[in-house]
Amino acid sequence: MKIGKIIQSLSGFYDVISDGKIYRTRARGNFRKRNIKPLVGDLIEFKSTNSNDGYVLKVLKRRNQLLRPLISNVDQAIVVTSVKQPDFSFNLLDRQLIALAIQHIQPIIYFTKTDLINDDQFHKIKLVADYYLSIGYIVILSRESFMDSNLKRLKDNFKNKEVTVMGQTGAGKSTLLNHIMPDLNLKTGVISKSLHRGKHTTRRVALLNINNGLVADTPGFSSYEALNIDYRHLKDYFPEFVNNENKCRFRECLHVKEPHCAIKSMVDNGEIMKSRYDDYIQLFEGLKNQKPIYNKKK
Ligand SMILES: Nc1nc2c(ncn2[C@@H]2O[C@H](COP(=O)(O)OP(=O)(O)OP(=O)(O)O)[C@@H](O)[C@H]2O)c(=O)[nH]1
Ligand SMILES: [Zn+2]
Repeated sequence: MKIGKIIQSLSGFYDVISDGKIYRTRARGNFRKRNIKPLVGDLIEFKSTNSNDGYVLKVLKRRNQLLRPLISNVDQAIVVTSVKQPDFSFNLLDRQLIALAIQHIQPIIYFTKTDLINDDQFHKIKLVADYYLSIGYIVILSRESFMDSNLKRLKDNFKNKEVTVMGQTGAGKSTLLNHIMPDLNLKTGVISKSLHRGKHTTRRVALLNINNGLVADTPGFSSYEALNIDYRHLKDYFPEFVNNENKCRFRECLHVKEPHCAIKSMVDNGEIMKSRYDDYIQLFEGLKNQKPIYNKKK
């Protein structure tokens, strides 16, 4: 019996790395019946049948799991955020940050396509970046998307970690990884100018060995709906709310309709970015009205 990590899943096969060697494994019948689908990122127990093949015996307990991208046991996520083509979206960024916080995954916000905007537009994005920085996120923004020092900063950080890139279709995830490690030669897409839509060039999640870390290139998305928490806890995933909620009159203030809410005052006086609060309210209402998701009995 060996222990390894799934780095890729391909039509029923799971490629597993164990002691620097790659095995192609599959899940056997009695394993599948247990209704656990192995994911990229999973640590598994497997039995090797010969030097290259084997079958999955058990998926070890996951530290965390994302739905988008579908991956487990992630230490850090690079949230690839384009400022144009596709346009920057506060809402999409906030949704990803919350999904990561729920799973205890550290985000790095990496802005791309800054070469496609003018100085005025860059200045506006800079203010946005500075805000996220001020509330505690790691943010990488430069006038030139793939500055060597930024690439080095990411690369140095990969060591002994499992890192995933994530972000909108066409945001530049594969392009970023190609810049970090040109040998990868990952396929990148051409954005259709009329639709401003990417072509989904990356179709599946795969972990790549970069600088002694495992880094996942992942398929992009155009919307992000992967929250499944109690609406009363949503506020805990906004660091600037958490840092100021002791100033609210009510200890259990949800910062929605309560009087003397410090968060609402801070939005009014510009200390908290309005888009953050708007996203909070939108997500809050969505979660509150969502029917609880029960696991269907078979
Ligand atoms: N001008 C410019 N183009 C970029 C930049 N980053 C990526 N691109 C282009 O944007 C297109 C999409 O890039 P990809 O790297 O394929 O995007 P992706 O996020 O991997 O896309 P999916 O795999 O579909 O999710 C390609 O044509 C890239 O060359 C950038 O910083 N500036
Ligand atoms: Zn409040």
